Amino acid sequence: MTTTTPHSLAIAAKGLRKAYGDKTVLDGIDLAVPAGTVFSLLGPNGAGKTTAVKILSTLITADAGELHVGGHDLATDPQAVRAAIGVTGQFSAVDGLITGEENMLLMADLHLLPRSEGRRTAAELLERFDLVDAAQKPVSTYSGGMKRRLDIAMTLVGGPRIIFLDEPTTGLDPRSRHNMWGIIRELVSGGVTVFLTTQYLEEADELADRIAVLSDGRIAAEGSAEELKRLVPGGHVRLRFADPAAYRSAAVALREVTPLAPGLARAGGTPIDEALSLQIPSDGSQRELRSILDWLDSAGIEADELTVHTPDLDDVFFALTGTADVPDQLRKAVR
Ligand SMILES: Nc1ncnc2c1ncn2[C@@H]1O[C@H](COP(=O)(O)OP(=O)(O)OP(=O)(O)O)[C@@H](O)[C@H]1O
Repeated sequence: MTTTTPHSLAIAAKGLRKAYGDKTVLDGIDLAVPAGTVFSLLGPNGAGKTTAVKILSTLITADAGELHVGGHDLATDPQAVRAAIGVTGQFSAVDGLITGEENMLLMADLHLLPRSEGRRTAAELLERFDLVDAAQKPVSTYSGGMKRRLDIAMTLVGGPRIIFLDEPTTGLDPRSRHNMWGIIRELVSGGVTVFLTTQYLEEADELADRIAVLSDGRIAAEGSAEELKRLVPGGHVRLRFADPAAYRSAAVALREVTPLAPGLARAGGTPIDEALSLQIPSDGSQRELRSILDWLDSAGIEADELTVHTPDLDDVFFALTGTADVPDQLRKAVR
């Protein structure tokens, strides 16, 4: 295992705190984002996601916390942080009155790129984001998806290694959303670190290496999508049989299951007659699957189809940000 220090992480926060008046928005949260990964902050409306992005991207200051971005201390070296990052917020920096290309060139000027380099960078990015045909048109004529693409293209003009994307696909249709995911994946494969906030759990599931769920100013749970899904009940293995007789004998065997198969004995099984299917509660872990398979072998059961169902991130989100009961030790287990 490698040791990570605030300097070897792309983003590191310890005890990040922010209050507006007597409302505590971030109550001392810790974040650790390794370089070249996608980290997603999830949370319901008003949870403090945008506040976290604004603090980490130097737009507003924290009340407390040790914060490092790109190895630079936010408190003492915000200029260096600004030079290392790109931010696309919910309120786009795109100017609708001028063309896409003019927006890009304006950005190149802001980054003090020499004129020829600015033109080359703008042309490359317009091409990469499939905006060449629209480059000479005023941005006010662009679709929502085109504006988002331009917004990200503008963010990349300065070649940032760390990008904050605050709800980058809100309001986009499914195709544009998938295109945006492709763009984000491409950035990460080039070594860029992405800090992503989203309300779309599917988006975090698709993109993020690690996900933190923000609730009541604290990180309610953090882990990979798979780890988070294991926090909530609902996972199961489903066995489907083509032959009713095989199904019936498996159902009987399941009811008579012995302590030799502890996973099964603990969980029990539920026959679902209509579909000739049996459902065995399981967290989907390798250990439990092995115990289920061992038991099937020893009981001489051969299903025609075996599928593993894990809860989706929606289940996790509702469990962690609502009233559903998630044991504390499980929360800690994935931290
Ligand atoms: N400048 C401000 N002054 C006072 N309160 C603020 C300010 N900015 C944000 N807040 C409050 O802080 C809380 C967190 O807001 P924030 O925008 O960070 O949430 P969010 O998780 O990004 O929400 P959403 O998903 O709706 O974008 C909200 O209750 C909001 O009203």
